[in-house]
Amino acid sequence: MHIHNFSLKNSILNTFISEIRDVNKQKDSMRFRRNIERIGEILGYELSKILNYNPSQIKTPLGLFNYESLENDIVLCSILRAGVPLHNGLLNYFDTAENAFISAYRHHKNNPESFEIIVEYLACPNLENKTLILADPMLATGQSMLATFEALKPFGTPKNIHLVSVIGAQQGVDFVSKHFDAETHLWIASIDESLNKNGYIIPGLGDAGDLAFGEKLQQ
Ligand SMILES: O=P(O)(O)OC[C@H]1O[C@H](OP(=O)(O)OP(=O)(O)O)[C@H](O)[C@@H]1O
Ligand SMILES: O=c1cc[nH]c(=O)[nH]1
Ligand SMILES: [Mg+2]
Repeated sequence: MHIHNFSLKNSILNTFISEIRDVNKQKDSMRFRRNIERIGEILGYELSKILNYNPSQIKTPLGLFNYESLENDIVLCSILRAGVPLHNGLLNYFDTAENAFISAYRHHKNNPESFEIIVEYLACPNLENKTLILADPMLATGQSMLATFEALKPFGTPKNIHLVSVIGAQQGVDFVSKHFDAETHLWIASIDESLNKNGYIIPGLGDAGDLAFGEKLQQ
């Protein structure tokens, strides 16, 4: 897997990451969502540098201009709920992308230390020969990313796969590296040391879905 970890270089991206981690600043849910969206915009811009482009020509009022235009083959897929603001950020730049949504959530039965991934909702276009961008802000164990990819298989075989995440645990990064094709790219804003016994990233930021959209009752 090609891993692009942007926290290794100083940039404004790290300011947005620090704000979503900050126990006080993250309480402003509008700012939290907007920061995740801004991170999606930046990661989208970075990954756009290695996408496919074709020679094109446009007419200006005064002449012709030759340029390379982005191939129109992108499918953005995000994992509900926390993936929504990241999806919006990517979609802000990939204007004509097709879109897929999947609900893959960690269901804790009676024990907070164990969970299974439940996939209940899936809406997806044809993926055959497309560029698939799979987005989820938190890459903890990596199981949601893999469960999503498995659920998407009946929709066709993408020609390229890009995983986009905001904060990952090293364990989750190792897990997706092992289970996805070696040519897959991972675009990630920060990689943290560990997971706690409940599968939360340490130091991480807490529960991204709750911070973006409010606490949910456990079913
Ligand atoms: O790498 P994993 O161990 O699979 O964990 C990461 C998943 O956990 C979070 O979703 P959550 O189940 O909290 O759902 P939510 O978005 O509705 O809060 C997060 O958005 C990822 O989808
Ligand atoms: O740390 C974590 C792990 C999974 N999901 C989150 O929202 N946060
Ligand atoms: Mg959550």
